[in-house]
Amino acid sequence: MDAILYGGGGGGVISGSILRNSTLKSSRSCPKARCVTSLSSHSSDRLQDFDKPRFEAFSMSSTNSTDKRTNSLGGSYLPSPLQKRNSSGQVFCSVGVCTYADSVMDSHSHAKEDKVGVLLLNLGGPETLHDVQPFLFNLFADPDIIRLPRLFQFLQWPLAKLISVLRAPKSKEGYAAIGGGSPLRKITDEQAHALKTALEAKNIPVNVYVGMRYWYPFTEEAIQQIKRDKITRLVVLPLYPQYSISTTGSSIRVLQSIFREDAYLSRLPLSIIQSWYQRAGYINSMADLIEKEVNKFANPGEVMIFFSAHGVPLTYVEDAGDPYKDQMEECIFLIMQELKARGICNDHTLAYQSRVGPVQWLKPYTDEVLVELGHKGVKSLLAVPVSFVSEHIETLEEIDMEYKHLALESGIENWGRVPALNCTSSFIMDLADAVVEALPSAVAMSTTSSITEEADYDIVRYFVKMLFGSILASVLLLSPKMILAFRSHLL
Ligand SMILES: C=CC1=C(C)c2cc3[nH]c(cc4nc(cc5[nH]c(cc1n2)c(C)c5CCC(=O)O)C(CCC(=O)O)=C4C)c(C)c3C=C
Ligand SMILES: [Fe+2]
Repeated sequence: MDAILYGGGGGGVISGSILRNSTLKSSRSCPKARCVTSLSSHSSDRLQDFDKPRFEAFSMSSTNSTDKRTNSLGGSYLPSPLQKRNSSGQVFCSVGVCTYADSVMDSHSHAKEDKVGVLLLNLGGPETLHDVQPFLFNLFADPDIIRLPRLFQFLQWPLAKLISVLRAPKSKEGYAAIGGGSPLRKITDEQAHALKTALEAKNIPVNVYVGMRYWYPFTEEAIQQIKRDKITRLVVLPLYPQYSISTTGSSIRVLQSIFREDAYLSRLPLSIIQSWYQRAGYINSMADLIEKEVNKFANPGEVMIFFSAHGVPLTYVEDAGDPYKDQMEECIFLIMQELKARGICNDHTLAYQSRVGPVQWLKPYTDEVLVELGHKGVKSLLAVPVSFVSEHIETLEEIDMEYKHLALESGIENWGRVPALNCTSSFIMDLADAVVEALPSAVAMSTTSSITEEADYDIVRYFVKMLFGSILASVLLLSPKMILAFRSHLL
């Protein structure tokens, strides 16, 4: 049973099938920059608090035989020297603006009155302790978070229910320790407001929307508002600097599923900024924050700069071709290069935090490295959260409380932590520049297959899933052995 969770363990019983169903297929490079696009699966997911089943049926493929690559959404890209290959030979590249092939797109570039929208995508977080379990349900019901082989996908919701119920007490403790809820919505709203102001200062009037993946305001709600506002051009900006299947990939999958089922949205010109960790503005903003915090130590030169990134299960990177680890390492390299250029030549290291469940995650693990460094005699350490641009439970509770305590216990004497970028003005200015750069390449995604046929097929699948899911949920929830097995890994 353990192996089913989070994409399967070393045995790979589950992960092979998972990968066949939902694999990072290819990436596209666009004139301005580079990007990763994306994966998708024949799966459905459900938002417990957005009481509407959603149906998704994408298949994206790539043809590597010519210079111009395509996917089934009609996306195209030209190979770039900056692309990389993973161990399975899949191509991906670092960053950029994703667009779709001219052949199946309607360009609205001649529209008389452009009404520009920017959609910020983020994870979302529970606002009260009461929200924690349903929030966790939505997270674990995401097939990009718990990746089941097609045969077992009917288990997604019962498993999500079970895991969310078992995980909730531990999560609630964490949220209680940071004031009873996640600050993500508030900070993301502030970032949206600051971005709007920055774009208006550049003479680009925009509406900025916030769409969360697992909590309010859900991406679906934001998109409905975009429709009501009759936006004519949209830039999609996930607030994750580095691309992961589990974050940007998941959010874009939802977006695509909504867009392709809607006549207006499928004709709306859009640009998706898939990752932006190597933008000079972002790198400089991170370097500014680090430089400021390093200089607060009594002996700045001896501070170990400790980058701590949110982890992902190892199978995402090794089997599914998630570029997250590569992008993270490149990002850290660029930040350190910038710091060196400023004469800050401190030692640094990267580790991964926040693992959940019994499978292997990206290593080294933050907690283990902290203990090792303490034992090796490191006395001053500056923690730098690097996978997220707002304060959240992992910075405020895990780093500031748990890891700090562990570090001090292990012999580290001087502890510091770099704040998240939040609304740092140089960072917001850079996001505004990214939006401006993305605008000209906005083109519409149009559907190529019959929506009605797919919807009929999906409704049948939905009811079959519900039936089997309910039977299995009852069996699982009534099995004390199963509950014990989960408990030991989640608590
Ligand atoms: C780049 C950022 C993130 C990646 C990659 C990511 C992957 C990932 N996360 C989980 C499980 C959980 N994540 C939780 C909270 C959470 N995750 C991120 C970011 C990334 N997750 C953020 C910013 C937050 C916090 C939101 C907030 O409320 O402040 C949680 C809930 C908290 C907890 O119980 O620890 C879980 C669970 C998985 C399984 C995963 C990759 C597969
Ligand atoms: Fe997470």
